[in-house]
Amino acid sequence: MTAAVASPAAPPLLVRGVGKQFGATHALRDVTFEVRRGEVHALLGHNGCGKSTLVKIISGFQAADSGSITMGGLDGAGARVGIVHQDLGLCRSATVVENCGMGSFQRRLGMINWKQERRVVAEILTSLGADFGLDDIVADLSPADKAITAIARALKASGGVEGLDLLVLDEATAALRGPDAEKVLSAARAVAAHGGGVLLVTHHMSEVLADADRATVLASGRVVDTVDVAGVTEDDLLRLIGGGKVPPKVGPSGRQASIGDEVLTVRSLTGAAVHDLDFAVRPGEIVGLTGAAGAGHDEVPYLLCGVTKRSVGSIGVAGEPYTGRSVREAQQSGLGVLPADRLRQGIVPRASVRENLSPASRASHRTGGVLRVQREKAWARDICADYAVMPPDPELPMSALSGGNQQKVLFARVLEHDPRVLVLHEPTQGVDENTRRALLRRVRDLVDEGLGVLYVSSDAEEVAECADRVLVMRRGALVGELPAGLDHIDEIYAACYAAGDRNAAAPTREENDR
Ligand SMILES: Nc1ncnc2c1ncn2[C@@H]1O[C@H](COP(=O)(O)OP(=O)(O)OP(=O)(O)O)[C@@H](O)[C@H]1O
Repeated sequence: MTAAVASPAAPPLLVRGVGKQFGATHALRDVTFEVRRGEVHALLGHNGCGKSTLVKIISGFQAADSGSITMGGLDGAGARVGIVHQDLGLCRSATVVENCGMGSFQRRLGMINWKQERRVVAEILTSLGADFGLDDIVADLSPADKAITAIARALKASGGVEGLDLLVLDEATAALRGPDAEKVLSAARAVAAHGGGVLLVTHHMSEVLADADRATVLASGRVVDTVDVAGVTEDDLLRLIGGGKVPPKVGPSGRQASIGDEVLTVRSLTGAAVHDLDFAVRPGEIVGLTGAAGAGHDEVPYLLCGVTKRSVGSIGVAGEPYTGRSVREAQQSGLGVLPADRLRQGIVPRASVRENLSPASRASHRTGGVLRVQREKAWARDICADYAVMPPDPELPMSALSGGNQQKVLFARVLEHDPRVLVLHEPTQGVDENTRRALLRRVRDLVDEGLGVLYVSSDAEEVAECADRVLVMRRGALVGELPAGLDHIDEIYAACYAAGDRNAAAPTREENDR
């Protein structure tokens, strides 16, 4: 029997009448659209509109209840499809060529034919415009180069540059902005230029406007429209996604925070990746903390809430000493933390949305030590409605919510417990643009009432957009404080990436000691 072969005349992806239901939730209803050869096609929509469900059906991880999907004219078996998810799935300690070969090594007499492997991977990397080497260790690559390695692996698995019918980038650029995202998307364009199709799942409208040819917008599981990107603006897309409503952007307040009464005071803070950090947050301001990958800013939230032990330094919360030894102490002191790693540190997937919302609030739902479940249920229903959590049923397990809706629950949990100071760590990951603006509006309103916020993110643009002042880290140290606002983004990038300091990574302990 000969294996089925994709037809160059058939579209890389044809989705016809696809439906999928989970219990009472219609994740997809009669979804129909196609990705053409040579195009980058964006798949857009609000959180919970069904994008991930569709990607899972394309990848064969889930089955559709109705309808059909063909790729290059084939219904799954034999289709040449590469899917790059947000977590990339790379082996960090292996080299680029080793990663690209995993699952598709060419063998001769039972041995991996490294000469052939190197030739094929080098050709693929050249076609993608990559400027890193076959023998580079993946852990040492920039985030953009890691994503390009994952694309190269998908091409390699389907037989080379010309081999892939469909490349799906499933929020693979979620953690990238600016030049990093551009680099990955230009690699994706190269795949389209070789005759494949690219399905780009993203919440970043700038990427769609710069790199997509057409876009299909889903809302509540249905296709709202498929549009030519050349004929639309960002607001047009956001209106389609949000059903007509586009919340305004939230920018820096432009006013001076009250001086003196610091809500967070950090002195000589030193951990594994940072050293001698001194900074303060005052009531009524959002302080941004950013840096390039590996600069050390990522460790700061963990040091502040006690997940990572600090070796030196002191922390004060609202003028009181704070040991930072445990998450419980952070909560009791009024230090609210929204963690970056939603799955490992943020949520309990099997617990209900209500239980995920409640840990710190249970005291207020007790009378004489007894939990008043009905009171807590009513409270959780109100919160779900207020934060537009979909589906708005607090008794569902957290795992039944889409990623962006889980993030709304985390926001609600931390904002609804009256923190005195808030540490937000990559807080808008995975949320759609309209929701992002609505959540940042809430934060800004609380800041206007006197909350102090430390906003930690590798996304320098987002930090510049919503903070009042920006602290930049490089190689484990604070290297500057800059004014906020997108007008200052070039200065902020320049501080993040000093000349000749490619990844601005934190120094080793030996370098620290020198
Ligand atoms: N395994 C599941 N069990 C129950 N409901 C589910 C399951 N998977 C998805 N859903 C529901 O299906 C709908 C679509 O979810 P999906 O994850 O596809 O959305 P999405 O568009 O990818 O959202 P996001 O942008 O937040 O990632 C949501 O209402 C979600 O709650």
